[in-house]
Amino acid sequence: MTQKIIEDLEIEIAGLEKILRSKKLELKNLRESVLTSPPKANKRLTKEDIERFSRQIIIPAIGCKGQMALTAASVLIVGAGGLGCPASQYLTGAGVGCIGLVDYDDVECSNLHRQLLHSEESIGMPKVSSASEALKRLYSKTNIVEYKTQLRSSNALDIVSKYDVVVDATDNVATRYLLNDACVMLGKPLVSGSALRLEGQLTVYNYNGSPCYRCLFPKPPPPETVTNCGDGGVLGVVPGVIGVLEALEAIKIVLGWTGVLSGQLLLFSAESGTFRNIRLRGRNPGCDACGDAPTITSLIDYEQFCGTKATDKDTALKLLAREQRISPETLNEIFICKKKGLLIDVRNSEEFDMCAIPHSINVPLKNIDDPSTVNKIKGLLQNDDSHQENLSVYVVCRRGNDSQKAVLKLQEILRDQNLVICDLEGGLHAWSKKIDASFPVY
Ligand SMILES: Nc1ncnc2c1ncn2[C@@H]1O[C@H](COP(=O)(O)OP(=O)(O)OP(=O)(O)O)[C@@H](O)[C@H]1O
Ligand SMILES: [Zn+2]
Repeated sequence: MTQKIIEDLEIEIAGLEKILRSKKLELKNLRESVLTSPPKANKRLTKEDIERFSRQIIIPAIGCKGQMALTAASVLIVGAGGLGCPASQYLTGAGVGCIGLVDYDDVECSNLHRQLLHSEESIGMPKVSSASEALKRLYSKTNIVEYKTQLRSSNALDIVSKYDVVVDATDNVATRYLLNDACVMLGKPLVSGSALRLEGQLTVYNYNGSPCYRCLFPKPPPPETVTNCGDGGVLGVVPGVIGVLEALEAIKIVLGWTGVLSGQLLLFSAESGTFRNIRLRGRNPGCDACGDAPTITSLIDYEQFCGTKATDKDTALKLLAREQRISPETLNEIFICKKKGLLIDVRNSEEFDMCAIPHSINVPLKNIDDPSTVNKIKGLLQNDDSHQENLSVYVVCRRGNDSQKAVLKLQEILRDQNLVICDLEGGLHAWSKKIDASFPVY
């Protein structure tokens, strides 16, 4: 009898647990759909809204109608870095109802000079979480949707389709084409900015009949001609300026203002403190994406199309054979301990001035085949007695990619010299990891 009651109870509990699981799933799905759906437009501004946004509501071009449009608007920001931080900060400040943030990356120390939503405490955190926390501190009612993912062909249409305006705050060409094509297919305006060193650019694609990115650049640039902030550097203020202006263009689109920067390119020079506006070519009727007979009707493989990755994560080149590469340990033993060989650092001079292996010499990759450089290397090899027995040239760079390119060039230039020319595998990053922990990794 008791056994029967136990069995019945077990069956009943199993049934209840099943219901509980399905209710939990239902709740989770509902929560996610609330999170990823932009809020419905408010019919009226609340007392709190009026007090908070009064300084912009009283501008005739905005008014209550404009503020309600901002509250009802949703803007997707792809990239929570140098451009995405200021853009999202000002859009949140302006009261944009829903902001989607897409970024696959975590906060690094070298981001902090320009990505000011992140702070020392957020190092190692996903950028989207760190940015979202900062934005919610600014405006707790704001709806921030975090996508800790890489925007790629498989998810772009789904994510982009949920938003009214898209802001490109990324740093690579493959994502630019991806965003362009997704926005063209979905009829979304694309605010696009870029910043490098002391210069920035800004325009709006695919808005009211204006050209799209492909109309202007049907073919991607050769990968070797593209420089990112990690390699070329950037003054923090420059993406700050451009990111804020991206927010401005998104706001103007939401408010339906004329004067949106479409069909024009804004060029900002931090050095001369100037802004220039140049008119762009009109929409190209033959454009593969937005033309009269588009050939791109679904998203393609953009990394393949551009010949580059859609992330700036290190890709390790393999240009040299195993025996043409040495480890940090071997370099340390031969060059530092035995003081043999010549160590050439092929980074640019600013990087070399920041940090370098003692007694290495600096020959930037771009100058490696200058006649003066060749003579300098030959001179050093001849003058230094310690090199006579063991004529070895070691090449180092930041991550071990440029050093391989340099070895190939040096082998060609110095082929009459009977030298062994190798590079340090993994570059100065590996040196810091294996030999000298005090060596800065940047
Ligand atoms: N396809 C993509 N999907 C999601 N996020 C992307 C994509 N492409 C680029 N990003 C993000 O865009 C941001 C661009 O920021 P930024 O140009 O300031 O460079 P960074 O990668 O943060 O820094 P650095 O180049 O100095 O290492 C980065 O956070 C990067 O992770
Ligand atoms: Zn086009």
